[in-house]
Amino acid sequence: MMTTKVAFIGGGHMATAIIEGLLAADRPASDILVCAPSTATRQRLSDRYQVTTSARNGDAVAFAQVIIVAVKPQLVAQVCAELAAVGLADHTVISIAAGVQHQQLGQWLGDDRHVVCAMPNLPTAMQQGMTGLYCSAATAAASRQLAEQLFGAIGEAIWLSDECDMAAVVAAAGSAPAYFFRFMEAMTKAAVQQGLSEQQAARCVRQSAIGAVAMASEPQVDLAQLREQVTSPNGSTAAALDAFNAMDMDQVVAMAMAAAAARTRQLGQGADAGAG
Ligand SMILES: NC(=O)C1=CN([C@@H]2O[C@H](COP(=O)(O)OP(=O)(O)OC[C@H]3O[C@@H](n4cnc5c(N)ncnc54)[C@H](OP(=O)(O)O)[C@@H]3O)[C@@H](O)[C@H]2O)C=CC1
Ligand SMILES: O=C(O)[C@@H]1CCC=N1
Repeated sequence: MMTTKVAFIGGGHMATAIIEGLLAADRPASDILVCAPSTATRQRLSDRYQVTTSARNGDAVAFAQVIIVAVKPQLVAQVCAELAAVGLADHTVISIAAGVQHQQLGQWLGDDRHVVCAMPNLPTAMQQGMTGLYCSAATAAASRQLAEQLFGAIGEAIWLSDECDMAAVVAAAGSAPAYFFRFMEAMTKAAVQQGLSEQQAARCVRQSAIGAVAMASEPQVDLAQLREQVTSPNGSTAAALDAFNAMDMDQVVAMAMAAAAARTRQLGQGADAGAG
């Protein structure tokens, strides 16, 4: 595990998840600074994790070698300008903002040689994250290595050779935990409608999800084969799957993921225009 200090610009959901993951990976809290405007956020993070906090984004430059930009996409330009004004040396700047492109970051920071785009997801909090990484041919090897080590310590990380694929990573990883949570919410609601108590329904759904994910986590897993093991011909599971298929589930999921990717591209354009 690297020993480089890390500063976060923004202390919201995703910054908090990465911080939890890093602490679980034995990174000392004294290596972490969080810059956020609201007193409440800074207080919450320093109370809960004993990290250092600041109201001034520029403090990240003196504190850390790696700066993670974790604000909403439309704020990234402004934050980069603040960092550039303080004077970056060879700091590695990693943006996790959906849709914000490497070249835009280079323009706003005045240099793209130490810039990496990352798209992590919330389970980084439990060291079970999935992160897509992208940088340009000009990016320094040390910055690539720092990004890979950082996100590799809190889950899996893959490099993309084409930045256009980042929108697909948002759809398949960044946003993905929410789809599973939404599916579990719908199942819990349906189980209650069928007569289980809230608690019984929640337990059935949660433990079934945990069990299914454990089986799906085996190497070289064949998802269709696992599904078939549950599905007796003409049985209850077949009846449920027929109901999904009648709604053209593949099409529903494809449409949802296409919407996520399209929105990601839009967010990038909004960031470019400095629009909210
Ligand atoms: N949530 C997720 O699962 C994922 C999010 N992302 C990306 O991460 C980024 C942040 O998302 P998320 O954490 O969900 O958003 P949140 O709204 O939870 O957090 C945003 C944070 O930005 C801070 N902030 C606002 N203005 C400034 C500023 N001028 N300078 C410094 N900090 C500021 C806020 O501070 P305060 O609390 O003080 O108001 C807040 O802590 C987005 O770009 C998103 O695309 C990427 C992958 C997954
Ligand atoms: O919803 C969003 O825009 C962010 C990006 C990926 C997950 N959350």
